Parts: sequence; C-alpha cells; structure tokens
Amino acid sequence: MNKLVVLNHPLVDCHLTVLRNRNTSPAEFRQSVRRLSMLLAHSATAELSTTDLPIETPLQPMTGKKLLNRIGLVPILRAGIGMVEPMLDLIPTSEVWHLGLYRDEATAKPVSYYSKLPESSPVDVAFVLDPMLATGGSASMACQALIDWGVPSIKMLSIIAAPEGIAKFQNDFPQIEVHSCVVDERLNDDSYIVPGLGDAGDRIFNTLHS
Ligand SMILES: O=P(O)(O)OC[C@H]1O[C@H](OP(=O)(O)OP(=O)(O)O)[C@H](O)[C@@H]1O
Ligand SMILES: O=c1cc[nH]c(=O)[nH]1
Ligand SMILES: [Mg+2]
Repeated sequence: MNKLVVLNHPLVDCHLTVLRNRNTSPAEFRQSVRRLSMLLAHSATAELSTTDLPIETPLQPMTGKKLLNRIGLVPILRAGIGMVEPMLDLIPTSEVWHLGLYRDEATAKPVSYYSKLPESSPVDVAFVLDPMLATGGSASMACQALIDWGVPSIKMLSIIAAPEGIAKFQNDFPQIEVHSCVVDERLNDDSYIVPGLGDAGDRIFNTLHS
C-alpha cells in the first residue's frame, strides 16, 4: 500500500500559491492554511469508522452515522496550531493534544519543549498536524511520542513536504500514512524546503522580524 498521499487538485495549487507568495499577509496566510487543512482533512479522514445513528428527519425516521472512535488532533507547536481550527470544524468531538517542538537552528534537529500526554488512555486515531515536513525530524519525534503513548492509528498531515523528509519518515514509520498537499523539490543548505514558503510558524504568527 502506498503510504504517501499527495493531493493533486487545482484548488490546492491555487491556495498553495497564496502561501508561497512572499507578499501574502499573515491574515491571508492563515486563511490559506485553514483552507488547505480542510482539503487535507478530507483526504486523511476517508477511512474513519462510523456507527449507525437513528434519527428522524422532518419526513421520516432514518439511520444516520456518527464517528465511532476517539480522535486526537496533535498539532506540533507552533505552526501546527494553524491547522487545528479547520480540523475541529470538521471533527468537533476531537481531543487536541499539543506537542511543542522546535528545530535547533544549528543542527536542524528537533528539540522537545512541551508534552503533556497522560500515561494512559490514548486516543484511537491521531492526526499529527504540521504544515512543514522538511528533514522529517519533528514529524518522527511527534509520531514516536504517540506510539509510546499507545496510539494504534496515526496519520501525518503536512502542507509542504520535502523528498528528504518523506524518505526519512517512511523509513522510520513505514506503517504511517502521510498526507501532503505537495512534495517540493528539495531542502536547501539550511534545511529549509525550496521553493517552499519560508518559516511557516513565523508567517502564521507574524513574527518574521523577531
Ligand atoms: O522536518 P523538520 O526538519 O523537523 O522541520 C519541520 C519543523 O520546522 C518547523 O517548526 P519550527 O522549528 O520552525 O518551529 P515553529 O513552528 O515554532 O516556528 C515546522 O513547523 C516543523 O515543525
Ligand atoms: O522550510 C521550512 C522548513 C522548516 N520549517 C519551516 O517552517 N519551513
Ligand atoms: Mg518556525
């Protein structure tokens, strides 16, 4: 089974163009992240299990559906926060478990600074949210934390991925599906994705000059 799903869609291409454009304002950037996250959610949630829910329409009784499992959204701070709200709009019953990771500027290795996963009672399905999958180090560290927590089903959602990061992630976790809007050309010497969009966290939170 192919564990990498790349969204090929004209709307994805158009919203990605807004994200990539250096002249896009933080407000427009956040809006495009939201829109692309919804499209990613459509792809990544296709196999969620449902159970029957008897209801009555104004005309007659019928059997509807509701989600069966406990679902966790796991944004990687900071940039992953931008993807939470659109996911919650689609799955309002989700639990949100934050993981704080940043990349060490010198080594590009992830450093963990926040995790409050409880010792027991993991969710059934976790969607890890991070717009950028560059070297793959942050995604791998986050997924390892969820495996250690005992989550049986994990899916990784990114907006832009680099081929190098996909290769590392799939080597680390061949069983975990990655859903990405696009896979870009490569990483540059600073481990940034090119053509990419720059620093997603800074562009979402308007901290580019700090
Ligand atoms: O695949 P990797 O090489 O690990 O790089 C990707 C990570 O880098 C960015 O976070 P950053 O460290 O900039 O933190 P921020 O979201 O707080 O800006 C991005 O949001 C990912 O978490
Ligand atoms: O290109 C990149 C790589 C890591 N983190 C980002 O925000 N952008
Ligand atoms: Mg950043």
